[in-house]
Amino acid sequence: MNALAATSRNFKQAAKLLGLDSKLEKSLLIPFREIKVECTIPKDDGTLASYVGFRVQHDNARGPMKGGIRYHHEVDPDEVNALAQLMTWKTAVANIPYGGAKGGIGCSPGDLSISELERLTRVFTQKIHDLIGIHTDVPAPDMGTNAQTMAWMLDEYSKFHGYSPAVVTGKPVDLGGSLGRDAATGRGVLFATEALLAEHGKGIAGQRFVIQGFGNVGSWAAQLITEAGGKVIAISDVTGAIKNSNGLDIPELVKHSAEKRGIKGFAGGDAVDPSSLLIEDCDVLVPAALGGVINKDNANDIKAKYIIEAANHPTDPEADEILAKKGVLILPDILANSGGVTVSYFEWVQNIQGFMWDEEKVNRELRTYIARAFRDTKDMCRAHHCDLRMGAFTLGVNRVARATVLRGWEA
Ligand SMILES: NC(=O)C1=CN([C@@H]2O[C@H](COP(=O)(O)OP(=O)(O)OC[C@H]3O[C@@H](n4cnc5c(N)ncnc54)[C@H](O)[C@@H]3O)[C@@H](O)[C@H]2O)C=CC1
Ligand SMILES: O=C(O)CCC(=O)C(=O)O
Repeated sequence: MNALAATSRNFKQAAKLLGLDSKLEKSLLIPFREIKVECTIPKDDGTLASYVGFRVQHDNARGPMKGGIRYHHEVDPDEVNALAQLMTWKTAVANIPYGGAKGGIGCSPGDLSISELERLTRVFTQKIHDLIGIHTDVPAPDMGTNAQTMAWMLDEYSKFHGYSPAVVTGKPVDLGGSLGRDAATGRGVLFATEALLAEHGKGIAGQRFVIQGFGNVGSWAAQLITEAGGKVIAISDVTGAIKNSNGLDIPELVKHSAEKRGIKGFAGGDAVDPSSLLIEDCDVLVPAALGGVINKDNANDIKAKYIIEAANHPTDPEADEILAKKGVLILPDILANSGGVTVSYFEWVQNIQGFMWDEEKVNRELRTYIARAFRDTKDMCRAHHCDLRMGAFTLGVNRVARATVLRGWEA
């Protein structure tokens, strides 16, 4: 199922549970603004290459719109739209004063040189600089982008508007980035997993984890889970998949992946078929790469008891239904991966205040925010007799609906 159809279906189900007025429901679903821009750059060999960039600003009822910028060959308007909508509900679940947005450029970042990536990022920023800003829309990294991408965006934006570090988050620490932001999404995944397992009388220690994706989110999640005593037994990335039933040596895998630009060829495990990774026998499955990977074709074969959605929209609604019947518990993306945007909020606050926090404070506050979001979600599950996804959706949608009604529509 297309990402937008799936996300909108979840939203509509939540709106129904909340008994939202149908006109309000419609207004919450329609994006505030959709931007599509042409980005042409000279390549290193002098030839021209054209790309299409998107920024969808979904909702700003609770504050400036917030969300990452993705560089991936499959970026398309519907997907960006869905991801922007998810950001609106995610920032509300985290209870941080933001709305939702997402951006992306349809490109293969691995095929571009550093200078080509810099030119592409600068052209994209030139095209959207009037529509983003500290109090309007604050981008951050997502798949295929990183702190360096944010540094180029900040620099390009500042040419038009003066030096403005708070216009992007996930920046390098040298430019006002927050300590702890790089690891934040993975750390949030750890805290959220701990909260879920604790409800079932379990801890991270001794659980067997399988992780799809070994980029920013997957690699940090793997490191922190290992430090907490969990056993990561299989991992995949775009280059392949590896397995070691005794537990993979994650610090060694991090080194290997940095040197070889992927996990392929790692000597500390056996190569396995990447297409069977999600159905490996394990306790906890952590999709941390692409959307739509858990679907009606593989849901029946999944053996994990818990799925922690570190990626955005990894599970199709049809798979949700199949997994619910099997008794698999799913911690939804808008809660499980909210650690990234939560520490982005801390970064923005630090930039605006001109006062930097130490890493221990960032991590402590993050734990508090994730624990609160989990408790609030569980309260909604009890109130509406629903699963964790609908608990999180009703929580987020209700907060945005309340803000919208309070602000009113008078011209
Ligand atoms: N970076 C962040 O702070 C946040 C990211 N997310 C989500 O987490 C997911 C991962 O994002 P990042 O780690 O930032 O991206 P990244 O670009 O750092 O890493 C992506 C990883 O996915 C792997 N991958 C790509 N295609 C794959 C495939 N077909 N099979 C297996 N692995 C594949 C890549 O090899 C890489 O290891 C995305 O869904 C993103 O939207 C969610 C919240 C915040
Ligand atoms: O850190 C942020 O502002 C956004 C991160 C993001 O894109 C996400 O949570 O999906």
